[in-house]
Amino acid sequence: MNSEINQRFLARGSQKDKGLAVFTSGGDSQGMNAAVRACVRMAIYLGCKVYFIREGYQGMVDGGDCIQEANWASVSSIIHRGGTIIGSARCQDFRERQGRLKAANNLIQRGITNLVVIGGDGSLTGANLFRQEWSSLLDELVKNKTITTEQQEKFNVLHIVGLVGSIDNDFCGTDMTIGTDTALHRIIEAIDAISSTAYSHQRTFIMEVMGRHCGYLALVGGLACEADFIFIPEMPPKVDWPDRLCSQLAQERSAGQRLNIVIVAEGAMDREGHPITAEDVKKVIDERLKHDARITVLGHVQRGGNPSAFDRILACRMGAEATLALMEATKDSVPVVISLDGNQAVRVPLMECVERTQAVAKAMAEKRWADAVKLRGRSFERNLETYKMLTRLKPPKENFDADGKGIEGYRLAVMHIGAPACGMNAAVRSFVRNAIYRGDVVYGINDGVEGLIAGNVRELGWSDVSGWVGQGGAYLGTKRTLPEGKFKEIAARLKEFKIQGLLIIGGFESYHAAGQIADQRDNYPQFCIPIVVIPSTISNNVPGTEFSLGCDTGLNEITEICDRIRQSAQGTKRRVFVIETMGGYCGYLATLAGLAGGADAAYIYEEKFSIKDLQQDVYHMASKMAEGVSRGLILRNEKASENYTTDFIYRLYSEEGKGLFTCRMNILGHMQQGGSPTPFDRNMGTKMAAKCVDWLATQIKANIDANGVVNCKSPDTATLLGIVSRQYRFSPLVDLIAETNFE
Ligand SMILES: Nc1ncnc2c1ncn2[C@@H]1O[C@H](COP(=O)(O)OP(=O)(O)OP(=O)(O)O)[C@@H](O)[C@H]1O
Ligand SMILES: O=P(O)(O)OC[C@H]1O[C@](O)(CO)[C@@H](O)[C@@H]1O
Ligand SMILES: [Mg+2]
Repeated sequence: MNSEINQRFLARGSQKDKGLAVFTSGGDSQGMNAAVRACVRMAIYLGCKVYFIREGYQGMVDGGDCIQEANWASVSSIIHRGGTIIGSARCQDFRERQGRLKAANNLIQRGITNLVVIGGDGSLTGANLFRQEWSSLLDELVKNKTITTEQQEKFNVLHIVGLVGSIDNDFCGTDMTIGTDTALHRIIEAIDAISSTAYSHQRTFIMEVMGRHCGYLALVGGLACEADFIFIPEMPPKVDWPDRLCSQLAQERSAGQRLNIVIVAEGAMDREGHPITAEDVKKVIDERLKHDARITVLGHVQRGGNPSAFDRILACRMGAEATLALMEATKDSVPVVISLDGNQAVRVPLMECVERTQAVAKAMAEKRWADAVKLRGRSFERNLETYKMLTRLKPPKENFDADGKGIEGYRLAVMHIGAPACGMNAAVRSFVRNAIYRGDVVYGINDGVEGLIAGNVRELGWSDVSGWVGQGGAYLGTKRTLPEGKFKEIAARLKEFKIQGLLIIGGFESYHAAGQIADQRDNYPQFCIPIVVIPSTISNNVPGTEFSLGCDTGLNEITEICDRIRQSAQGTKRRVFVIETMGGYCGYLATLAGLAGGADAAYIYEEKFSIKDLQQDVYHMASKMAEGVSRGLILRNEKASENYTTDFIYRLYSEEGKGLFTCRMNILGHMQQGGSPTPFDRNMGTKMAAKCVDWLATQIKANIDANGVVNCKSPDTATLLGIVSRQYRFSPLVDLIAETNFE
């Protein structure tokens, strides 16, 4: 679906004659508040009159106080809150024409002809129907003299734009719905916590997760928590599932695993369409394996709590885009939903998405399982394949000869260079398992370049990497030392272990190191192997990628700390916090954390600022305080400016704010690097490493001679795997290095 709709520039205050309302409908989801805030503020910026409709369609039907005008301050301090402050509901009245007639009248009386609906597929279908019926509803209202013909003429077109708010991620046409990432956070927090008690007692836990008709949460939760078995509605297990389940769990126990995790999606079923419940699974395990099995139903916990940084940012971008789309709509434009395609917010026709979503349900009802998976989208399909591969107990026989040696069987190595970042362990686990699956031998190099020179290298087996996905830091060990001046020793070790392909996972130093090694290929034949870098640093400052592994975790850490810092000022009169983030010369963390935390300003190196800008921001802050805002948040990247330091900014705000607000400063430091990897980082690490195994094998195959000597010389055999313009891309290091300022 690539039906992007062209956008045009809209000036501040240019939409003065327009009325816009926003409402939330269906099951709530975390991030809805951030979306409401963004819609409202963008609309105010453009000059519209903005309304909240409380309690979803019910509020629209009931009118009265349920439809209230909103202002800048009415959406202040809500971005971090779960649920929806304007209420949500399921409404029977709106399903009837009489209800919709009342709703239309309520909107017309307030001059509202632009609606942002934030909800699931049902809410969006209802909105589309309402739009189609609009002119006949107006005819009827004129006929029964509820509205005048002038009103009918003036408000003759209803524009709607949808935002998908649902934790299930069950809506086709968008990669992620608002709330899904947060629900995954809740799921992995719960499973990580359960795993420690399960380990102590050698128990099997059956976790039921939400998703009435969609297995996304179970699937991605399973990937992120190394679940041993999952049940999802799109791909029901074969009739012999009890045998398969028990043999999988039994084999894992006999290989030394002390616990098992099984995830059952709420909507799981067998191939006949009969539900498979957590109880059914427990019964099978109790009877056949005599494990000490327990059930945990996560329930509405998954829909609760503060939204993740991802959901806040997603909702902010989508909310602002929704208002813009409404302002640009003409009487002929089709209603759209704002979707996420890769890393971009795009507009796609609403009904196309609804129809595709309904097609998945139809495919499942008709037992066309493969179609159902395909219709869910490429990312769902890929997640499912990765999941299956990573949870196989043994690599497939066809990849090995009679002696158990891999038929293609290359010798690969993995190491880290630079600071640790969350997601590194997930990447190593996936690399090891994907390679072993193919029949390759994998070496883990401990402690970076120094470890390699010291010969601190060991072969990694399938179970050596069990339990790594959820762990922060870097189990292999990492150091910042670069290879320069040590090429001879490095080449000797690569020769000793006969390494044919190398993966380096780390930040800027990894990229720099890989470039240095590739640059010495003419001098050291051992360096003529394919080399690939997975960028992994919270700073997100590596060229060739829009995201680095670990920066989502870093961003969430900062966002949560900002929430707590701001909360500390509750009850304190007017206070401004100045917070310093990490990021080197890259303003990613400060800017995105600023967006997710609803900050008033973010100072970064890339955007030069002067004392005049700082002064203006202080005055702006003072005027916001005078209008009723009580807390301010200022973020500053650690290297934003040599002289306008965090301390300087803190003192400036303190001095200029005297009598108006108090000021406090916090330097966040290393807590930003740590913690438990987020679902995003766990999955990104897993997927990127799987791609690197494929890439290395392809390069080796293309450059290997009959004696097994690999001779890679061309620039495209030393690369960095990044995410660029919505896609994974291997970029030659030389191209990136040519544009990098190493100072
Ligand atoms: N076909 C329809 N016609 C009119 N209104 C509808 C229709 N479908 C849904 N609605 C309205 O939207 C409301 C919410 O729909 P529904 O209960 O299906 O939730 P949803 O938006 O799909 O969210 P979720 O499934 O994520 O909870 C309904 O209560 C009803 O008021
Ligand atoms: O809150 P309710 O009405 O019980 O709905 C629960 C359902 O809502 C969802 O969270 C979202 O559709 C489903 O995963 C779940 O089955
Ligand atoms: Mg729904």
